Amino acid sequence: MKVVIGSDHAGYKMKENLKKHLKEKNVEVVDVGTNSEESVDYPVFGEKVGEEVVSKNYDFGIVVCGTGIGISIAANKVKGVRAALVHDTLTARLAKEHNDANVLAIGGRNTDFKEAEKIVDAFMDAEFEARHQRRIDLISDMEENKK
Ligand SMILES: O=C(CO)[C@H](O)[C@H](O)[C@H](O)COP(=O)(O)O
Repeated sequence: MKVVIGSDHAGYKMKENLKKHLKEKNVEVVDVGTNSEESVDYPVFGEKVGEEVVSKNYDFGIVVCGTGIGISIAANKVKGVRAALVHDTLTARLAKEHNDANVLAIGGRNTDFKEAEKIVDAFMDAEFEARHQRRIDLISDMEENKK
């Protein structure tokens, strides 16, 4: 499995912890930054992760900012991205099973490291349920029909 991960300064520590967790599980991780807690702008990293995910070179992406809100909004502006902001393992599992989310968004300031690890594990262990494909297609149609 291959994952691309990015964060702003508020998500930096969480990103570093999740990288460690994923590597321990033998998941290949590519980090698009940021590389410190120096203040940066989350849209830059949400877009980077989104672009990498739609390039199809990754199984999914992870984005982290303070709350996960801003960076998930930014990632969702990239055509083909379905970013899900997740605070618990149930939602993580359903984000894959029902929404076929391809980017997982986590809040670095409101989620503890252990819970975030469980969230990522639940997402990776889940599988998309084909009965939801019609709804995913409707979302894709919205993107295609944008003026
Ligand atoms: O944009 C956000 C909220 O969705 C992120 O949490 C940012 O990380 C946050 O706004 C950064 O805040 P800071 O006060 O500039 O560190």
